[in-house]
Amino acid sequence: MTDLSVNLNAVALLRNRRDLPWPSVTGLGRIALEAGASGLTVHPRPDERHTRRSDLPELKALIRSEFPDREFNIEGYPSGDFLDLVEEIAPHQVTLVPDEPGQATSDHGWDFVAHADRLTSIVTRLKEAGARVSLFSDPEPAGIEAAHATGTDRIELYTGPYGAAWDDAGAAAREVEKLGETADAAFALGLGVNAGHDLTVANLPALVARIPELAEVSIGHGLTADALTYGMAETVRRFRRACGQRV
Ligand SMILES: CC(=O)[C@@H](O)[C@H](O)COP(=O)(O)O
Ligand SMILES: NCC(=O)COP(=O)(O)O
Repeated sequence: MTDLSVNLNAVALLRNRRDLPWPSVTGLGRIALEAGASGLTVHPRPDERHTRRSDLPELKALIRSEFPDREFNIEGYPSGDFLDLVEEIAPHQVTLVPDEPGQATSDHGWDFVAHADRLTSIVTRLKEAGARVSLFSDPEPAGIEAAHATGTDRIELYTGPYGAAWDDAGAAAREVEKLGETADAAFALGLGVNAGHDLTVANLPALVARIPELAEVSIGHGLTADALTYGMAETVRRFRRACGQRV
């Protein structure tokens, strides 16, 4: 079964339009967990335009006190500040993403060969601190052996090109096959596989059908957009069904 982790970045972006505490990032996280999300994801960026550093202890406390069987996943570029932050918060999973500080959103995975030494030492540090580590990965099977060599537990497949191809059935089928072949290469080496970026209720079923052992999807933009129409709780249930969960 594929778990659904709800990314709260888009909720935080809406909140940050005003100097007001709503929509509440923690409050909507609670609704998502009550509706059966397996966890919460945040991607704090250096400019704090989405989730802020100050959101993280609250979200950690929410999960620890009210939903101890769910997971907190923190994503981001492994700067010194980011690594200090995740060591302080101690989430269940840390997903390392090769974003430049000013980047609008994530748009590629790691070059595992070029960053082999640095990633290996960071993965070691985070695993020693008790986190599961996942590395953001392009849908490219050739890179997976180098990803595995870093000692990472999982990869997260970058599904942006698949999301972008969705309106063209042939292109979407090609993209899902590339994702599937990359996942197969990861499974063959014993890695777990997550996925995320531009996933929707429409495009999830074909992804999960091609990769039935997909451990987790983290979804923010499309899920938050749907929550404006259906409400957060009903939206989480819709996405869980699209993941193949019985709801
Ligand atoms: C790694 C990844 O794909 C997500 O964390 C994504 O970066 C979230 O996007 P936003 O921060 O733009 O909502
Ligand atoms: N890791 C991907 C993620 O958390 C959410 O990406 P998106 O659904 O906001 O594109």
